[in-house]
Amino acid sequence: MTRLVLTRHGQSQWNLENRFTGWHDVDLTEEGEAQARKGGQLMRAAGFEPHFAYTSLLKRAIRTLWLGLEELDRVWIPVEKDWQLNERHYGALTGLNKAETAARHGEDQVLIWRRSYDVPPPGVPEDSPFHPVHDARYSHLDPAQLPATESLKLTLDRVRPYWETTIAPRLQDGTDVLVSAHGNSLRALLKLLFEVSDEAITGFEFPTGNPLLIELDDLRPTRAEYLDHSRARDLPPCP
Ligand SMILES: O=C(O)[C@@H](CO)OP(=O)(O)O
Repeated sequence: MTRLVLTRHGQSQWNLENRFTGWHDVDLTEEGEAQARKGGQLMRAAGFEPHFAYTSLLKRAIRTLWLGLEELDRVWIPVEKDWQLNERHYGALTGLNKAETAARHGEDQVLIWRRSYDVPPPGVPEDSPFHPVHDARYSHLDPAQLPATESLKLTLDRVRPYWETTIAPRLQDGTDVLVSAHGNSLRALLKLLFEVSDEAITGFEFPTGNPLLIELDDLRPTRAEYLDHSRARDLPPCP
């Protein structure tokens, strides 16, 4: 049996302000830092001892990982950061307030942009500061790879190869792994691991800073549990 923890970053400043965030590199709030530390304490209480960690290139996930590893007293483990674990890119909605956008475009349209499986929001123009082509952290990538917007499906299209080539082989070696990422990149991993349908997957929400501990038998989930029971959400059945 190997153990995998998926943790969404703690509350961010734009979670608090109810703004579409995506690839914007916003930091944790004090509440988000407290959630991340508590997540680390809960992992420790569960006896989780990861030997490898993965995160995105965004500081809310990176700092959530650091705070969790501090509580686990395992800041020494190797950490790999990759853009493929980033939040889904929110395109032209990035930075807008979610309630104001619903008032302007209608609740139904905003629900489609937020929770449809394969309808991306309008793209961000290339001259916008929110286009990743202007961001040094992506300068090693072919600009053609950089999204101007993403649906959950497009997010899964870049999460899947990272899972298959990088994270899954580590678990198959018997290594316990911690992944600190984002609502939609983790939804993509949940879909892959639990074989959730396109229709059902958008109904699952990761609470901020609440580690999801998954026990695996040869990559097949046999048990899953949010460690902060008071903020747990529904999970798909084990396949
Ligand atoms: O704004 C975002 O980037 C995400 C996660 O906070 O929002 P949503 O809940 O719409 O997927």
